[in-house]
Amino acid sequence: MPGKPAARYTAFEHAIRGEINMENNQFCEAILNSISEGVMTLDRDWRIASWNRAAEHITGFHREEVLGKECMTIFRAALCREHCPVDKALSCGHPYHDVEIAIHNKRNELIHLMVNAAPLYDSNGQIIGGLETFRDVSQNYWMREELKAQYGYANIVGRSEPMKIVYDILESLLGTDTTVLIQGESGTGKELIARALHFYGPRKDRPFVAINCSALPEGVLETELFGHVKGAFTGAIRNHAGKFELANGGTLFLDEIGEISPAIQVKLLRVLEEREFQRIGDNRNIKVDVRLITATNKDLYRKVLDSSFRDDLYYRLSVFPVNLPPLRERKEDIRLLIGYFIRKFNKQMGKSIQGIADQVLEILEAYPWPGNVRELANAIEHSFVHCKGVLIHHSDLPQNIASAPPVTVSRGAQRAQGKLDLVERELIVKELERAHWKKALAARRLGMSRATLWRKMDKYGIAK
Ligand SMILES: Nc1ncnc2c1ncn2[C@@H]1O[C@H](COP(=O)(O)OP(=O)(O)OP(=O)(O)O)[C@@H](O)[C@H]1O
Repeated sequence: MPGKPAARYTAFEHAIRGEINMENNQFCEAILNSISEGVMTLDRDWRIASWNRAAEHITGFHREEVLGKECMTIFRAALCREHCPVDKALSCGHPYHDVEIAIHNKRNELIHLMVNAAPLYDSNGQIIGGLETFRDVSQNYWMREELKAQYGYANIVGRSEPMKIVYDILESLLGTDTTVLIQGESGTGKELIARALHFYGPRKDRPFVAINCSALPEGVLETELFGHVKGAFTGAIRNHAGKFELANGGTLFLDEIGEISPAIQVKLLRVLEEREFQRIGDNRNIKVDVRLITATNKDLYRKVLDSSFRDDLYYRLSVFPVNLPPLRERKEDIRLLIGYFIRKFNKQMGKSIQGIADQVLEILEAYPWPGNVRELANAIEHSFVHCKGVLIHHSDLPQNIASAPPVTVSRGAQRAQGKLDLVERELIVKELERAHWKKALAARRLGMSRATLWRKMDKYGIAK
């Protein structure tokens, strides 16, 4: 075990060595018992030498029950044997910070602790034990779990081929800090994906801040994003932190990014390039560390082509594009989504609806869903309100859906499809050229898997 320069004895060292009795040392005891963190010291045999009041409160174990006992028998944590934080601190010779562990309290309930550990040295630099401080973070833990349950991958419903491509892309993005552009029609789940990327990413414990760029007039949006100082304009009666500041350390999700004005595009580009900005009315730079996820239901590249969106900003934002398929292109997911929403609304409304009549499923599968998953969720919610039995029937559906003619592909639609194919071919060729015919890179930029790119190149007869 590495030695350390001789140092004066700490109260803990004295306590561990039995040179002072912690109970009689009122000074030490008062400090230890006044703090809200649990504090425990261990001797070299991993026996508990001291245990403060917060430790009693957090674990439910009274000090008399634990003093002299091996800490493992008290904590009963899964990682006690192989990943003990004190052991790690002792082996590396310096403090070990912020390890989250799950232990059992006296009532045998699992609780989550954030632990710091440090070695304790005597005046000769020899390790004489360890110190562990801990606080109960169970509430944060369960909140995070709840958020995951609400937004996690488990709740992105869909098993169709187009969704499998989306999952492939998400998988490769997990744990990264990349700037992502999510493209898809309204209601396809862009915000759901953005939240999943955040809550499964390295910033999961930091804020996720979302703002819809099309919902606010330019001036208000600018203030909302960058904040302002008092007196910056009439009505600016106090300093105001913008979303960039609020999201510092976390993720900022900008929905409908295609709607931002040229002036805000310039400001955004600057934050992306220099990681700093100024509040409106101020000339001081504020540094921020924010992951940007943007979304659009417009064809942003087309906006670049018609010069309404800066190309330099587009390339910065679309480092990693994710394209969400409209619901009409993944009809096999409709049944799954209906089941998901029925379970969700049963829980929310305290009902016990079992499903939908077969005829209703046919109607829902034939409907074109211009509002995508959001429209489907609303339709099921509407049906819940009207449904008096255990099955949703035709009469329970919203009128516009119940009476919608099934979609058939008209000549006009076929012609439109032909035009769309041409546009898609042109886009693919452009990206392939931009990527110097590196297909993996081009596929990534296009937001599709390599297999899909191969298939499309084959379909459109594209070759180098
Ligand atoms: N694959 C999915 N699985 C489960 N729920 C989904 C899915 N996609 C979307 N939803 C639900 O549909 C609703 C709309 O999703 P979301 O707000 O993420 O869409 P959006 O594409 O961001 O819409 P907009 O462009 O209008 O902002 C939400 O309630 C969301 O939970």
